[in-house]
Amino acid sequence: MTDAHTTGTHGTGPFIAAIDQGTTSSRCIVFDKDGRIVSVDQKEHEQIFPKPGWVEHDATEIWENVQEVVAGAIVKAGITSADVKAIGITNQRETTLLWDKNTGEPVHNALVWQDTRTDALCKELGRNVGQDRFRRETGLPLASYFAGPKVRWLLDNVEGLRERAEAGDILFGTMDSWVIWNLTGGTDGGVHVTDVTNASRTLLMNLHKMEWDDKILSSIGIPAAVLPEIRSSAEVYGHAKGGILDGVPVASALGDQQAALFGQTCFAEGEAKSTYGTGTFMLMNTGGTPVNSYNGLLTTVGYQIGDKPPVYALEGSIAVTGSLVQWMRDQMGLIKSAAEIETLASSVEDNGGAYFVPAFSGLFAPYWRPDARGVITGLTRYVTKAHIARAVLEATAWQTREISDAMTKDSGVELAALKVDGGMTSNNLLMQTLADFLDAPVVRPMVAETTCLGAAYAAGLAVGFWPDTDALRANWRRAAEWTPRMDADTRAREYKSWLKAVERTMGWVEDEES
Ligand SMILES: Nc1ncnc2c1ncn2[C@@H]1O[C@H](COP(=O)(O)OP(=O)(O)O)[C@@H](O)[C@H]1O
Ligand SMILES: O=P(O)(O)OC[C@H](O)CO
Repeated sequence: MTDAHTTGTHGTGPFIAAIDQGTTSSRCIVFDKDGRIVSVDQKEHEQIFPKPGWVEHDATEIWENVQEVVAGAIVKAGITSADVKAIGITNQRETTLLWDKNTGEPVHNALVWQDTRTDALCKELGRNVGQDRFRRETGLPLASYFAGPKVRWLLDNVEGLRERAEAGDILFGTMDSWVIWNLTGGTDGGVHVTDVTNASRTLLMNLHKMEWDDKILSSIGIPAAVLPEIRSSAEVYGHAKGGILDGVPVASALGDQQAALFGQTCFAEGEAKSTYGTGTFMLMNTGGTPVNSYNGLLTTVGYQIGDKPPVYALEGSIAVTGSLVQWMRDQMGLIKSAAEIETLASSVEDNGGAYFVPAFSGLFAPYWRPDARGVITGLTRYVTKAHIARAVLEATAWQTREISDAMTKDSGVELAALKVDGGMTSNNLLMQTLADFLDAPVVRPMVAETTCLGAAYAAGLAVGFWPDTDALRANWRRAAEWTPRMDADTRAREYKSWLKAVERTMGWVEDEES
């Protein structure tokens, strides 16, 4: 299915093209010098669910879609490769692929970040030492979310793969590596690289040295021969070989959430953004030193521009937000479109006493509890579907509040304002609720496609299209702002009830089931 639109041509170029290889779709956006969208093309790919908790993507389909959307965006813009100064890459993070470097064929479907098949392996790796075994080096807890354990699972479960990997015939990559390798020629000299932001999500990179960690590699059981070279987020990795952008420099790579941080121009310490899509990811720039989290957040790389020092971030990842709205639409049939949830929820004054904690695949930040499952609590005969709709929206806002609290505890920085983006930010009630629960202003920029914009900015910096980050800041314009209206007593009372509801989710899955 192609779901694409053009938003009108700006200026005469030159331009930067950004590829966003996301969880549900791949898209390509062409930007002009003011950071405005010139053209967009987008295509969804299949979500493969072989067993409960398993989620896979066909990487060959994804690469075909990427080529199609790049061509689509360039044709819609009415330009040629000569008008494109650089290509930037951003991608769904953690999703793990192994492929044969001689044939270019994936050895298995990609294991998607949401896939929980490595829960037992992670538990085993943490036995006696705890789930924070590699946190000091990597900034991450041992969890099925991250790439390293997924690589191990593939090496253990695909017949003969470990021997081929040890012999140097197999390449590992997250989707950035897969796209860049193919874009730069594949079996005909493709470059095998990843950037520091994507590498920081593998559980395999030492966050302080920006190098693969030999000790962790041997603890998890991954041969170094499969690994890509770790590079900065903004530099020329190679040039496109073949295709509509033949010869154009491939000049940036950032995980999609870090790209959104960059696109929102959160370049100063303490600046934060939250992206509301299928899941929600809040990142705060913490400057040049990694801040350890003692409150369930991830320490991650925000970005690194060329040979400048890396900039770190704290991240709170929420697995289920927009996907809960989809669930209300597709599984429950309570609404016909995602947008309808706002109308339904606005038809009542409050949640009627109901709280919905969507721990559908356990809880991510700040709990990291694979044994949690979803609950709706506080039910009485008074509660209607409109109250549930309200509780659905409140769930996203409360989860953000919990992460914001954890960020303040870990960083010592009080959130001055939250920059938001993503599909759910078109919901005004949700945005107002968010401002109310956070007790801080919530602001949305003119260009809501911050993920692609961030990748374009990084690529543009690498080739001198933009001189520096100050030039990028000048492009950021506010489109909407919501200020808190809730009184402190109500906020405190409601927050307490929410936290009580969260407690009810824990320990639902018994050990043997997980
Ligand atoms: N008006 C709305 N209110 C609430 N949720 C919405 C609304 N519009 C879209 N969504 C949700 O936002 C998500 C899509 O946002 P998007 O940023 O495109 O996500 P992703 O990049 O993760 O695919 C979907 O999960 C959808 O349910
Ligand atoms: O592709 P998205 O927008 O769902 O983002 C996925 C995240 O990168 C997962 O960590």
